This record gives sequence, C-alpha cells and structure tokens, in this order.
Amino acid sequence: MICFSSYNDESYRKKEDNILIEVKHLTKKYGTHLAVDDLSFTIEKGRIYGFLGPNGAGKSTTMNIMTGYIGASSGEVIINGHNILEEPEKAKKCIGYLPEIPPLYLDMTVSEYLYFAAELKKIPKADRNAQVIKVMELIKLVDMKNRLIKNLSKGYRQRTGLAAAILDFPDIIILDEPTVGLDPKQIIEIRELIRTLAKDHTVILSSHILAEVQEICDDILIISKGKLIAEGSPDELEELTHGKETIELTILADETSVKQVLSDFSDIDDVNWLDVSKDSCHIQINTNKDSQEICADLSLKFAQKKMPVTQMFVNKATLEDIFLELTGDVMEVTNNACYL
Ligand SMILES: Nc1ncnc2c1ncn2[C@@H]1O[C@H](COP(=O)(O)OP(=O)(O)OP(=O)(O)O)[C@@H](O)[C@H]1O
Repeated sequence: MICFSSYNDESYRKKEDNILIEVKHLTKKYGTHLAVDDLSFTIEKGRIYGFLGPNGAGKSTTMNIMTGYIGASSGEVIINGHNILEEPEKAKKCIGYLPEIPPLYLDMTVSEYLYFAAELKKIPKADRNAQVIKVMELIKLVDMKNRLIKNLSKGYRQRTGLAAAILDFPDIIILDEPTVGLDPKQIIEIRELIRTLAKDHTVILSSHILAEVQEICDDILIISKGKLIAEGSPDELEELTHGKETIELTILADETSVKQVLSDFSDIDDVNWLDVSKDSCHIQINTNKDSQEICADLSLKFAQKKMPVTQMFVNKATLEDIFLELTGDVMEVTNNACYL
C-alpha cells in the first residue's frame, strides 16, 4: 500500500486526538468471493475523504459495514469510540448515510418524507419542525417541499435523500456515489453542497471519478479488489506521476549505430524499439531521471555522430496512468473526468 503522510510525535498525537473512525482489518466475504480484503484505515475529524475505485472494488460494501447496514466477516469498525456491532445505536447516531440508491417513498412529498425520517431518527417531537426546516434550507429544498418525490428530478431526489441523512446533524456524513446519474449542473450543485456540509461535518464519499475526488476531497483512499492500495492527499497522489516519463524519438540511422550511442547513457532504464528500418529508428525511452536533461544530451550525442534526430518529445505520466498502474483497471476518459 502506498501511504504518503508522515508524522512526527506531535502530529501523530494530534492525529490520534482527531480520529473519528477506525476501521481495523475489515474483511467481507460473499460466499467464496472476497469483496473486502483486510482493510484498515482511520478517518479524522473535519476532513473530506474520498473512496476511489473501479466498479466492484468494494466501496459500497465497506460503507455498508461502516454504517451498520451489513455485518463484516471479520474486523472492527469503531465510530467515535463506539463499536458498530457492540453499540450500534450510539455508533449510528454519529452517522448520516446516503446509500447509492436513497430509500425514498415516492408517494410522499418532500416535507412528509422528512418529517417521517425525523420520526424514525427519534428526533424529539418538539425539535422536528425546526430541524426539518433548517435542513430544507441548508439543502435548498424549500421550493420543492410540497412536491411528490416521484415528480422530482434525480438531483432533487438525491438532495431529499441527503436531507434525510443529515436531519439530526451527525458528526459524520457518508455518501455512496452521490453524483452518479446527475447531469453536469446537478453535479456541480451537489459538490457545492458537499463542500458546505464539510464546514461542520466530516464527509466520506465514494466515487469512481478521479477528477471528482481530486476536486473535492482532502484525502483519497484508493480501493481496488477490496484492498486499500494507496492513500494520500490529491497533491501527494499527483507526486506519483513525477519521474515517470518516456521520451519518444526518431533517428535517421541504423539500429546498431543507435544502440551504440544509447549504450553511453546510464540513466536510460529501458528502450522500446517502436519502428526500425535499415536507415531509421523510432524508439521510446523510459527513464526515472530528468527527461529534459536526457533529451539535451541525446540530441547532442546523435548530432556529434552525424545521426539526424527528426522528432523528439516527452510523454509525461498522468494521474490516470498511475491509477491504471495501481488498479490494473481500464479507465474511460469523458469530458476531462476519468472514470476508473
Ligand atoms: N450482496 C452481494 N452478494 C454477492 N456479491 C456481492 C454483493 N454485494 C456486492 N457483491 C460483490 O462484491 C464486490 C464489491 O462490490 P461493491 O458494491 O462493494 O463494490 P463498489 O466498489 O461499491 O462498486 P460499484 O461502484 O459498482 O457499486 C463486487 O464484486 C460485487 O459483485
């Protein structure tokens, strides 16, 4: 597992004081299928966390266990000091959960549903009205309060589910793929809402969209095949791309002469011979060193040997390439958003 955060004694103590959720060696088997495989991590107060991973990675299963919806095969989840199995009521009180498909009653109006949810959450009768109104204002649902849920757009249904999840203003808000199926405008609105909520709550969301977690989250946990494979801030994950560059060039010379020149370069890790003919070589060079410096040296050396270089360019690894390498999954790129 790749983990970036390094702690000295003082910052470690601070982190310990701030821990809100501890997930320890969590495992979940469906029959013989291992959906969550020895997952351990901690969640600190006041931050936005993103679970990033391809479909079937185990994000929903992990969230369902953390929120007490399903049991784990082994391992522990401690929410604000309460074990989710041993003290489920106290643990669940700290969490507002919006599952991927919110459990809405389509024949209720928004406000009927929220009063019903407030009752289920055992919010005292005297406080219910004030809390429903406060949440509808926060989530910008007031204009829709008398609308039947079945007549709402997907975005407003999502908001209604979210409003119900946070009715009792829990410390932790867990959102499973909150923007799936929304149009671009609704996605922007939900992301803004998440940022607003994060001012007073710890937020954990899951997504398979790299750009989304990069944009909203303070910390990213990358999950693949039930395992945590990397953890860090968006900037720290971006660091992974550094030093992973390839240089592609075409030299008007035969293979033996090109190999002779390259043999003088100790910083070259590996050469792919993309297209070779009697008097031309198109090659790709992998290096972990400064590619600009190597490019300058290569062009000088080939020029000295009177071997013309007709093209040379550097391909920088992107964060998408790194995720591909880490998760081994295919990714689709749409409108600059990367889908794992
Ligand atoms: N109730 C179930 N019974 C059997 N297998 C299941 C069940 N729920 C999930 N799985 C399997 O467990 C694995 C993890 O699924 P999970 O839904 O947690 O992944 P995910 O990362 O949330 O993916 P997605 O984004 O597609 O929801 C998948 O292989 C899935 O098919």
